[in-house]
Amino acid sequence: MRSMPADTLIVRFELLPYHLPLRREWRSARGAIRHRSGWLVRLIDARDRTGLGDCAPLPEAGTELPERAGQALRLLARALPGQTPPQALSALPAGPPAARAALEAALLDLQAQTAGLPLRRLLDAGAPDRVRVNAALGPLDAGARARAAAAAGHGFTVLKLKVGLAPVTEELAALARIAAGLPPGATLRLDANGAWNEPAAAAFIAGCRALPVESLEEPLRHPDPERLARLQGDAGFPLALDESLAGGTPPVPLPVRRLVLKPATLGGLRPALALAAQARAAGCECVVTTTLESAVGAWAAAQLAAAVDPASRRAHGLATGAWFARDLAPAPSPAAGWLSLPSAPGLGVAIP
Ligand SMILES: O=C(O)CCC(=O)c1ccccc1C(=O)O
Ligand SMILES: [Mg+2]
Repeated sequence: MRSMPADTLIVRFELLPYHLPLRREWRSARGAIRHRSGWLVRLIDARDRTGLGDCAPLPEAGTELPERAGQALRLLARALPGQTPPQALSALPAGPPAARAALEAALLDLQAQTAGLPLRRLLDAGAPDRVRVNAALGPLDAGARARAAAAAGHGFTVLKLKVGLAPVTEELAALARIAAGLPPGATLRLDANGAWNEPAAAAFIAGCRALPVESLEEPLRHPDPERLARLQGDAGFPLALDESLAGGTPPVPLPVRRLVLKPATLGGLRPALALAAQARAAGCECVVTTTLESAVGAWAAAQLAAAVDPASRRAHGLATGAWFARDLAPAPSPAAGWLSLPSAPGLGVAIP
């Protein structure tokens, strides 16, 4: 039965701080992290339904600082009781991106539950029930070859590795050894997280010619559009913008063939979906991932991924649950490179 508006009023909110250790250090050209901290946002409506959102700021990935996120969460959440989710969503101010994304996700979770729809179908009526994902293999270190071979053996065809952590020639040699151990069809998604100047990036890209590279994220320390466009012209695979999309409007025309969309740096699922539509109109492809978030943030991004690319032509990120020593809820757990999404209304995740 359709709920009356009074049933859907938000009656209270909770901001629950959390601290989750990682199993192993997460290393990239922007530094290393050993844990993720943030707030679980819980909105409760008059029928006792719960909407969940995750706010885990990671400034080096393009979010606000934690102190700023905490302030914004408290301020923005205070305005929600007494409103319905659609009212609150249309009045949600800009605010810092990770805090805004968490509140928006919790509101969308409630709205989708009220509508009786999985969250992805609120975003796109044709969103499918599964998405392709990459294997998140961490840095190109001594163990990377074994991790890549194991992931390929488990059916992942896109293997993501962090590069830009050692000299270009060493990394190219390591990638060639990894590629030699992969089955046909397995590809490498590489992420330099802004490690290089233009000559180093050009040398790396030239050295990738004989390798099965699927894409390369954020090659440049100073990602100005002209340099990126030159590099993209010489690359036989998509270059991608990721953290350099945070906090601004994307360059027009887009200098690369791909965008990596993260709700926490773009201010939420709907801003990310709008950017995806804009990119698609310009002939640019999109993949969705997180800033290494708890299961709550990862499931929200997974719902977005289904809406962004209904045909699931490209693998998304999202499969980072195994990096966490513990989590707030069961994390997305892919099989053979595919992630099945919950059929339950809303976000589809509950906190035990
Ligand atoms: O996309 C994935 O598979 C893992 C997520 C990831 O790489 C990431 C995690 C935290 C911060 C930045 C990034 C990134 O893509 O640059
Ligand atoms: Mg990236």
